[in-house]
Amino acid sequence: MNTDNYLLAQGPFRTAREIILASASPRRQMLLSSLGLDFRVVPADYKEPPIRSGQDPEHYALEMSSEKCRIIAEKNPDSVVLGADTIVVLEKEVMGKPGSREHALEMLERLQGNVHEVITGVCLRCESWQVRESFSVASRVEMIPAGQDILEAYINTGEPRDKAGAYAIQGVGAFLVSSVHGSYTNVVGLPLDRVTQALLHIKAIHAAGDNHP
Ligand SMILES: Cc1cn([C@H]2C[C@H](O)[C@@H](COP(=O)(O)OP(=O)(O)OP(=O)(O)O)O2)c(=O)[nH]c1=O
Repeated sequence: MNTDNYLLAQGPFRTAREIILASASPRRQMLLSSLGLDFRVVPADYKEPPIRSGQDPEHYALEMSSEKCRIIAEKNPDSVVLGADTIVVLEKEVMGKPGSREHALEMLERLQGNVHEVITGVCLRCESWQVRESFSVASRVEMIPAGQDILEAYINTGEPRDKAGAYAIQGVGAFLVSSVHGSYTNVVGLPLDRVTQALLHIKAIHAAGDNHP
């Protein structure tokens, strides 16, 4: 453990209640761990419905994160539950995870040589503390024009399969990204700057721990 992690492990972001990450995403687990937090992973069994016609993408990401959070928070009323949802948005069209190789290629062909937004909706809830915080963060990502052969070779790595927009900025897919404007961790799946602010806010309100239910 390096000095920075040691200092974080002392717990500036810890709350008096257990934290549950309501997500199966290994990226979110890795990002939350980097804050020196102890938490339990309890993914919400929730099949995300497609966006409703006319619904704003940001509202959609917020709604999905709130649903994942609600399902776990209602079963664990004394825990601080964190749910999140990451989507890729190109010209108002939402891209979730690709359903097939062909779908991944279709997404990447549209994203290459263009600028898109990555939006993550985040929800934090503690039922018995009556805490509910929700926010969304948008980052702009610019991709190089890569060409079909290269995109197909990238899809062969298997990486795009479980990623919104069919790429991972933190993995092999980094070569596709020419610039990011805004939070990098937001693109990976959890905007750590805003998440830590929210945890500190919850901690400040409940500074005396369980004496203030
Ligand atoms: C754009 C992008 C997305 N992603 C990932 C983050 C998310 O795990 C995934 C988007 O899917 P989500 O539905 O947000 O999350 P998930 O299904 O992985 O997990 P859960 O619903 O249980 O919380 O895409 C990357 O890892 N890197 C990237 O560059």
